[in-house]
Amino acid sequence: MSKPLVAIPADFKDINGSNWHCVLDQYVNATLKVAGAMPVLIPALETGADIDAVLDRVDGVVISGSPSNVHPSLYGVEATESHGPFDPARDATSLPLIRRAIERGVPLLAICRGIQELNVALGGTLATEIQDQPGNWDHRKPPTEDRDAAYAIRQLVNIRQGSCIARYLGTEGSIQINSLHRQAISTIAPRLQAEALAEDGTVEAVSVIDAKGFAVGVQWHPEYWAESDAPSRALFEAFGAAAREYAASKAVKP
Ligand SMILES: N[C@@H](CCC(=O)NCCCC(=O)O)C(=O)O
Repeated sequence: MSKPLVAIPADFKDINGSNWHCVLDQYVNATLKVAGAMPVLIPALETGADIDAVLDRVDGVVISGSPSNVHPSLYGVEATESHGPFDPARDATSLPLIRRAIERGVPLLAICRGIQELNVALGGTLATEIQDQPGNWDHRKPPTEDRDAAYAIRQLVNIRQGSCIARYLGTEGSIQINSLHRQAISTIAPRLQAEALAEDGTVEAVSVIDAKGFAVGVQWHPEYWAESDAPSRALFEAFGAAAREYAASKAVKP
């Protein structure tokens, strides 16, 4: 049986004066080797994206992390220096993709920038430079050029008992995660429920209320250690199983 197809929307980046559509390899690798799905990179289009043409053909969606931030005008806030850098083409593709995937019941795993896009797509807001807020931990990417050190597992989060995330991770209570973000959920969207919190109250995981299937977001990076870290592996394996189940259900539809 062929692998399920999983859409991963790209970032739009200027690299040495040329425009690229990019996805970090760690998302491709985790999707292929742990979820057991075939990644399909989706270009970041400010206009012209045919979302249903994508969702007609894929069996899941992974919304990846990125150093760029959701433009604050998308959640009613005026942009300042602290909200950047921006990627409007990515926003214009991923937010409609998220909303439509949820409507159609296509399995959705949103990671880091992805959980922030999920929240904004469904009507929530974000806080920026959260480390500057009194009592908050510093969730930012550690200042190192070593990628393994930057993505080191170093923060405790508490998983809500009976949550979707607890089921997918195969654990309740607390787990250790990595952390590489300056923004986080401020007002949670009406259709989302918080499923994991950091010790400082930062929302670290959500699920879509009354979702037709697998529809969760995490603020940490399970993709990076998906082959070696048990909760990371479990999450990607659960997503892969959901994608295969979705693919099989499409095969039997008249
Ligand atoms: N930009 C947002 C989301 C952070 C995020 O997705 N981090 C991934 C870092 C990718 C990398 O540099 O390897 C925020 O800062 O909150």
